[in-house]
Amino acid sequence: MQNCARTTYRLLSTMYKNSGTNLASLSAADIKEWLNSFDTVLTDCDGVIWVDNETLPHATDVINKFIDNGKKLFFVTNNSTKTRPEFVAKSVKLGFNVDVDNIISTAYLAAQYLKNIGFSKKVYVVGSTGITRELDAVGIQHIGIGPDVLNGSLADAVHNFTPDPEVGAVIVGFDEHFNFVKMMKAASYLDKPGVLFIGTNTDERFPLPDCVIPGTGSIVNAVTTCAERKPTVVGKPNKHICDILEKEYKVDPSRTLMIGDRLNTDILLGINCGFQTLLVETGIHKAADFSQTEDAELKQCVPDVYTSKLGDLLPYL
Ligand SMILES: C[C@H](OP(=O)(O)O)C(=O)O
Ligand SMILES: [Mg+2]
Repeated sequence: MQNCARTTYRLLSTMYKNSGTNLASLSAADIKEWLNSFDTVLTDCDGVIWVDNETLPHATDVINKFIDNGKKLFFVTNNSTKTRPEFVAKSVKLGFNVDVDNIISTAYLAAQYLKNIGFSKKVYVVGSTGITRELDAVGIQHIGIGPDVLNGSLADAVHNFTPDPEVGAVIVGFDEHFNFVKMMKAASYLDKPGVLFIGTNTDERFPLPDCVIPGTGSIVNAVTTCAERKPTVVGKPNKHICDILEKEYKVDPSRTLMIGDRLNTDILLGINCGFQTLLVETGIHKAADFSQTEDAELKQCVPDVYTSKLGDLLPYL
């Protein structure tokens, strides 16, 4: 029986690989069999299970059903503004039955990255308390959090800036106080070759419908330009997350589903890691963004399956 199931799985995974199949075109039996071929489900957050503080239709039912059905479930978010416990508090308040081991967030990944290499100096942080609290949790000192406004002229700011010699790394994440002074300080620290440069993620914008909220990628790329150095990006689509999942959580990539709303982070992470992928159209991208695009990058990010929202899976769980 076991061999038969594995053969079926191999057929299913071959059938759908990078096929861009519409879930609605599959039979109920095929969908159930496809979903049963996964032991682990990774889901993005913004644009898949929620937008800002509003859950998307039936997202809590689907996620809690996955958990009840015994799937290993992870929220894999590029958002660096919260610690894992803060993500748990938000998730539980919204009705998701998760705890801290279900959360993989970029502030946590950045702090773990430095902890795992035995980093013992200070970090200059362009970012929020999500990052600084995760650094506190692993005993790494930091400076730079909060507003850093230009009082007087830029020449004054340059003249008054005395770099802290203890700084051995710069982490750049989402920072609502980002400005020219912070960009100058980050680039100045990074001008020393030994100083590490870590970016949390490179999302171009947040999936909010009413206006363009620049994403962390806008900030990371601004520092990258003036620092004339490329960062180590710990978030999606970089494979760093897969290493953590395989090493710490023994996840089998061949039996893992990655669900996302953004082709060039979520779906590309799935492709980079050998996961099956499902695009939901409640955030940044839609089917037309991979099927009718001229963008060479997006053409490489074809999901195995796509559907309008995560809640479409509920009848099959
Ligand atoms: C949009 C992104 O969050 P995610 O979609 O990865 O949860 C981010 O907060 O930069
Ligand atoms: Mg998203």
